[in-house]
Amino acid sequence: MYTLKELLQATNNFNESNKLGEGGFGTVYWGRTSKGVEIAVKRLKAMTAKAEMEFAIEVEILGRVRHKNLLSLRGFYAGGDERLIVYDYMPNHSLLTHLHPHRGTPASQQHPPLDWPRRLAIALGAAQGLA
Ligand SMILES: Nc1ncnc2c1ncn2[C@@H]1O[C@H](COP(=O)(O)OP(=O)(O)OP(=O)(O)O)[C@@H](O)[C@H]1O
Repeated sequence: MYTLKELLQATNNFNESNKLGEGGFGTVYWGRTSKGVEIAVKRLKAMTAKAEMEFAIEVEILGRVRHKNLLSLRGFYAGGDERLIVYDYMPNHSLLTHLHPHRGTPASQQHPPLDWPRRLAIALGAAQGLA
């Protein structure tokens, strides 16, 4: 569990330069806790009923699952209009950037395309995590 103050400090007040990406219902920021742990913090964009539901589902399901092939949830914060989810920081960019290295990917995030045996291993690994 994290306090809002801790997460604001870790992400430098959700600084634009800490932004890792944007998903359907939240913006994800890189941060470092006072203990030196690198984290990714998803901040919900708007407090709609749908976003609140997505938040509850993500916290409930990811909070219960522990598997080496799945992203771990480290904690969350819910207070006022603020909803935050804290994950381990994954340093190697999204899978999408490895599957389609040249499609709309910034030069800083370009990777050599993954070969087919490795794509298959990733798909099987993800399926094992979800099963
Ligand atoms: N734990 C993490 N470590 C590093 N980067 C992350 C992490 N989580 C998310 N990101 C970055 O933030 C982006 C948005 O993540 P998010 O989970 O919000 O969206 P999504 O899963 O792509 O979309 P949706 O929310 O619509 O399912 C990702 O594509 C990735 O680049």
